[in-house]
Amino acid sequence: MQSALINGKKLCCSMLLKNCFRPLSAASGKLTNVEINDKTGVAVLTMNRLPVNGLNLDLLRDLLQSIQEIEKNKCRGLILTSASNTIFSAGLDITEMYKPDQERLKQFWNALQDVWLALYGSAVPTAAAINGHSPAGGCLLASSCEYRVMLPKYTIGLNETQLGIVAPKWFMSTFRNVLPRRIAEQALVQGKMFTSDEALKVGLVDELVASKEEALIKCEKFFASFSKTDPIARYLTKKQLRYNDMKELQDEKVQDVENFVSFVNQPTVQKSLGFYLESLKKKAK
Ligand SMILES: CCCCCCCCCC/C=C/CC(=O)SCCNC(=O)CCNC(=O)[C@H](O)C(C)(C)COP(=O)(O)OP(=O)(O)OC[C@H]1O[C@@H](n2cnc3c(N)ncnc32)[C@H](O)[C@@H]1OP(=O)(O)O
Repeated sequence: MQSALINGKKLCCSMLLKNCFRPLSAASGKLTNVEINDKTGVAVLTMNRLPVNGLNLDLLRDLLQSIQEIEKNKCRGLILTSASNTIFSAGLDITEMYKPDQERLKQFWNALQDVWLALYGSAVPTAAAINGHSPAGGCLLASSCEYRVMLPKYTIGLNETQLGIVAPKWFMSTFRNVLPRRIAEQALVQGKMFTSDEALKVGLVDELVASKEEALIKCEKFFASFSKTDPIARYLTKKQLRYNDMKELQDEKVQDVENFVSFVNQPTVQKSLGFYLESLKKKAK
């Protein structure tokens, strides 16, 4: 019965996908794609830097432009997802941090700050359809949304300490906004990657579903739950709740870039990043 119901909705969704989605051309950069469902007003923002949606400067700039366009168009919701079948996002593109060009390194971190501020503070309701692995920066993006739906058998978490990296304060605040403090602290210090089941159990994600289509439907349902809520009151409430986290970064943006640049340039950190990149490449062979 339940699967018949789900199938009914699936059919509905693929019909919607075919008939109602139009691209938001101004927001569709090379590395992201935005489609708006004309019936519901919900925008699907898809990261499309394959194979792993590594967050490099270009993808971050496209993401920011897309989020801003979705806001300008007063969409009813923003669903963040991936064009890959197995990876939501591999997090920050480590090649941006390894033997970096110093000016680009600053722009890179600045772009990440801006994407986080735009997504975490978005006036439009946000949800992530996590259709693949979501380590580190990928987890940051998903956790910045208000609702998360994940597919089974993937992993998600802030694994920075496992890489010898200290996650910045605003990564940690984002996590703490989602998880109970003690669980957040334990996971952050361990650099824990949660399986989909574990993530559901601790509340890092809100629902597990079998397919991306179902994930999109669940995200739409989340937005529909605001149908009787005043949108301005809704946004002001969210803004108040997230205000301190955002203000902290806004006040320290320049210092935060400096901290990042100085951390990344340390010889020991460069060495670790080099080894890590090598290990990823070896694994791929
Ligand atoms: C108090 C001081 C405060 C100072 C503040 C400083 C703070 C610094 C903070 C910096 C924060 C960093 C957060 C991050 O996001 S770091 C990135 C973390 N990401 C990861 O650890 C993920 C690594 N990747 C994987 O685990 C796997 O690749 C995957 C995502 C599970 C996918 O696995 P799959 O088997 O499908 O794919 P492959 O592993 O074969 O990868 C395919 C190719 O992609 C390359 N790759 C993968 N991930 C990255 C990456 N993050 N960056 C760059 N490149 C990546 C991989 O090497 C393969 O490349 P190839 O085809 O050329 O071999």
